[in-house]
Amino acid sequence: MSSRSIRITDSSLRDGSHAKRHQFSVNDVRKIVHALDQSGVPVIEVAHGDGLGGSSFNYGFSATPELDLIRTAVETAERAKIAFLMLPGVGTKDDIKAAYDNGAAICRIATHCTEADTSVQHFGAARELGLETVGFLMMSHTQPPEKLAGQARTMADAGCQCVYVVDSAGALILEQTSDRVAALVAELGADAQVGFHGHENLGLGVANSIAAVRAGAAQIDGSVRRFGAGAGNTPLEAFAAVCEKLGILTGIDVFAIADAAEDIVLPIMDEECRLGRMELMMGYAGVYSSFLKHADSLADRYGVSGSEILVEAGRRALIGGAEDQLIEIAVGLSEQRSSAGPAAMKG
Ligand SMILES: C[C@H](O)CC(=O)C(=O)O
Ligand SMILES: [Mn+2]
Repeated sequence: MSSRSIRITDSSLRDGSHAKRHQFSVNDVRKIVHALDQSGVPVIEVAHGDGLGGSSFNYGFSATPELDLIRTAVETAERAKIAFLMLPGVGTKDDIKAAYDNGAAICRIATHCTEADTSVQHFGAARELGLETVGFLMMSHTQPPEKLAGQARTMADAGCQCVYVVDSAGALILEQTSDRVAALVAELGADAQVGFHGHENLGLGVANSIAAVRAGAAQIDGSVRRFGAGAGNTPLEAFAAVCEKLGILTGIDVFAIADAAEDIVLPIMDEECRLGRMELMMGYAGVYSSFLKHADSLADRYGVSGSEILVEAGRRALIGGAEDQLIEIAVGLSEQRSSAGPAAMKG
């Protein structure tokens, strides 16, 4: 039996921001951080779902400024490090400095998985401040292992200390995960660690994360109660339990995290992250999980099918940042529906 040790990051207060439509309060952060910290979660990510600077018309406005959320998390955690996410162009180097000034310890920089070069100056700025760095290669299912490895090399050379294979669409299936992680491990060697961030759209978050660990990943993301975009992230409490049974050391107390999931996090969620028709379509068609709530709102506004919006987003291979194109798709579907006559129904 393996006795490897891995580091877990909980993303519920960042990826869960999508599911909560960016409406976290300072009190929500205080309660969740306290419960996770007491459960032994070593890293807690806090930010707008789309990272620093994400509060906007395109992505959705935050109820609370993200720096207030980060500062509250830092003040609440006794042991856990607080991480934040930023997407170059959505946030800037000034945002990194502001998060650092508010006590954050880990800077996670996310790019589409073919655009790692846009992160170079941000990794440099973060390392100069003394922040630990993590890189996110989003929508990793769209590129083969060797292409991803090349992008990971760009991030590592820029100062990134752990590059993540990010299954933004929850579309990767077992060997597709391990092949990608293994390619990054082979490319990076001792230069940087490799991580994996999963989504549940095909119900494979825990299985993919175990495949990633077996392929050499040293850092794994999850969200307590799956609190994340789309069908949610890898459920942290289940993943911690599976790791314990497999002899993979996480430092997390399974009973404490199970209580945190049920008693603290669930009441803060607007609704459970479920694996329904729309979420399944995202994994099946390879659609960015963060599009879910946008497609939901547009389906209501234009009286069209949310699943059809998402399938068309997949056909167009839309990437994060293209949220505005979902509006165009919804308008197009609505026009088709009007010309088809009253029998065409929303699905
Ligand atoms: C900005 C995205 O929500 C980052 C992420 O969690 C993903 O791509 O998955
Ligand atoms: Mn995610």
